[in-house]
Amino acid sequence: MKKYLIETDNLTKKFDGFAAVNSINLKIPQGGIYGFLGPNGAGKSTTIRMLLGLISPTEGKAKLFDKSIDKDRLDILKKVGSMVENPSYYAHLTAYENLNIIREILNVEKSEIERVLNIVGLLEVKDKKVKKFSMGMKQRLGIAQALIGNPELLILDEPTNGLDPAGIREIRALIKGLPEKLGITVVVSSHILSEIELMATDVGIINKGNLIFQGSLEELQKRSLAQIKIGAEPKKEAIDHLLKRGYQVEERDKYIYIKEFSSPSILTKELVINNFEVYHISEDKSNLEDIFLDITRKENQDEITNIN
Ligand SMILES: Nc1ncnc2c1ncn2[C@@H]1O[C@H](COP(=O)(O)OP(=O)(O)OP(=O)(O)O)[C@@H](O)[C@H]1O
Repeated sequence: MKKYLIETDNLTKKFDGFAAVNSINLKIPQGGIYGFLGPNGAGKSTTIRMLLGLISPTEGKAKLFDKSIDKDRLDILKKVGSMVENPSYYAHLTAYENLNIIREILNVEKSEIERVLNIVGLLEVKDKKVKKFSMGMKQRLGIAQALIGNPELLILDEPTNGLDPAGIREIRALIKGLPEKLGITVVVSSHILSEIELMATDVGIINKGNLIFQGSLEELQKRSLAQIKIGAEPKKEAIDHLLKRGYQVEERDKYIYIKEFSSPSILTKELVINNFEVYHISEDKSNLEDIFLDITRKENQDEITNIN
């Protein structure tokens, strides 16, 4: 059976009756990168705060390392490093000095500082004052802070927020290498699908407090809305025919699109035996961005349907 490092059971957080996180059941496997994806305000930070025991759930439970965060918080947190929103540091101190403060609090070996500086690629600038750091370097310092003490689990809340594209790429590459390099599990939140797509092994999508997808990145990609693109003549009659047959048909340019999982060969046969000339048929997969938009849109529509 798959081992989960984090499991939640109907985890819920309400603020004045409003469910910012609504009964979610996270299952975060050990050893990979779990991308926690959702638009702004979806409930990512609130969930992460509950996982870290920074706020208590209104209902439900969170277990990390098979222990309950409300009962064994200190035991759990010894094995967790985190960066929630922007990293905090003293700008007038060097990277080394900043890390030393955390090292002293955690009471770990001095060698730990160079180890983490090396992982995040800041060893050469360890004696530079943080106020002279770029945004990307500050984020890397934040990750170094979270890695002090050699945690088994790293939780990063929107680590690429506010970075330029080059900075985003650097942080992404850094995070991507961590499970293999250190044998740790990483949970990383983001509102940008392409970012998660490029580094995560598993994905949870949250929208308006609801977990609307959870599974491997592969499973998410498989959900791509396969469309069949057809070129058939006479087009208008072909559309009418397909509509009568119950297909969802969309007409774009000179082609007909069918947005559902059906096999191209069945469709071709359907048209050919009814005397249509089929001059083009192909499968047209939408990218993950479309899927993300589709999933979140569907969720919103369901909500509207429920209200009505
Ligand atoms: N302390 C609070 N009191 C009241 N409402 C809150 C509080 N914290 C969060 N919320 C609300 O809960 C919802 C979820 O917020 P949360 O910060 O978890 O979202 P998020 O997915 O992390 O988004 P972002 O990336 O914008 O931070 C939002 O509507 C937010 O306004």
